[in-house]
Amino acid sequence: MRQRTQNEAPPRRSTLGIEDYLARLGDRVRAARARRGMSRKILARDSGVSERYLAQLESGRGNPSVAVLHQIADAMDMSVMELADPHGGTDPALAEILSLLSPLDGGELAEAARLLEQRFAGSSTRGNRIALIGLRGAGKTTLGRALAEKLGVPFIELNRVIEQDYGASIGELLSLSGQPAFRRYENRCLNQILTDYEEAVISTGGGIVANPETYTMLLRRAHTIWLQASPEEHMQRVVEQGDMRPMEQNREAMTDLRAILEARAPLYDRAEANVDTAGETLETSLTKLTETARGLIG
Ligand SMILES: Nc1ncnc2c1ncn2[C@@H]1O[C@H](COP(=O)(O)OP(=O)(O)O)[C@@H](O)[C@H]1O
Ligand SMILES: O=C(O)C1=C[C@@H](OP(=O)(O)O)[C@@H](O)[C@H](O)C1
Ligand SMILES: [Mg+2]
Repeated sequence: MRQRTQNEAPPRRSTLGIEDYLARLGDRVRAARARRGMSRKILARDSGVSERYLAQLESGRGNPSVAVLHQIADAMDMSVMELADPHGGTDPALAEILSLLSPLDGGELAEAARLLEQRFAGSSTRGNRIALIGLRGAGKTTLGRALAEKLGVPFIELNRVIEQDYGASIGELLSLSGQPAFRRYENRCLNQILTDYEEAVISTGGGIVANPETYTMLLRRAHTIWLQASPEEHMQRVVEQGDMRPMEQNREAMTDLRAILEARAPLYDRAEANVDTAGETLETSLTKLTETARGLIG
């Protein structure tokens, strides 16, 4: 985080030079891509912008036209404004809030979100719903199913509900209709599950945190638990399952996995509780998870 002296007011408007602006634009594109678990290749395919140009842009050496920026934003289901100007927005109060928040780091932003939620989101209705979040291989499916059995409640796998609703696999949904469509299905199906089940264990997809609207709905209407593991364990477990598409069609293995985990960690960290499964057997993790879940639903 950039250091600010105590009396220095946060900048109201961007006074960045063009080089700094383009460097930050590149950072925002890379971070938005990582949050979604999209490789550069996939973003190139979905946006129609070449991989080479994306690499240039992400390293601060591109000066994209508005049309190119629009293509990139669209492929990630974002507005151009969100991508191009983090202080954007027509309401001055909103711009002020965004400028206050923009120098904060991930942990501080999560704290700010919690404070705003407490003040403005009204009472939450989490019922006896436990939702598991975390990267692929965290154990959301395996531990989730076992936890549901222990608690005697239904086990719901969000991605299976989406597949039923769409009528084809998640892979087909992504390749035929694209990531924005997947995120819309995810939002709708999750809303339905949260409405239909008063008690359940819900296993979500690793990328649920990529869509703020969906993720906020989950945080408010279910008790969320972040299942953690080390990057190496995430990778090893996914590979051992025979799934050779770690992180949503992203084949660039460990480097990408670390970047995705780093980009998502502050978001996963907004969960009500976390259970670290690193270096543990499935049985130990299940015991820890069951205790944590019982503590949350009281
Ligand atoms: N301590 C542990 N916690 C969770 N999973 C573990 C653990 N040790 C080994 N595993 C294995 O890791 C895999 C986790 O995969 P899965 O449940 O499909 O994760 P996710 O649904 O989060 O992608 C399973 O094969 C599970 O048996
Ligand atoms: O990490 C991700 O971006 C994703 C993980 C998958 O879920 P699992 O974590 O259940 O495999 C699935 O939602 C989709 O392919 C996106
Ligand atoms: Mg799973």
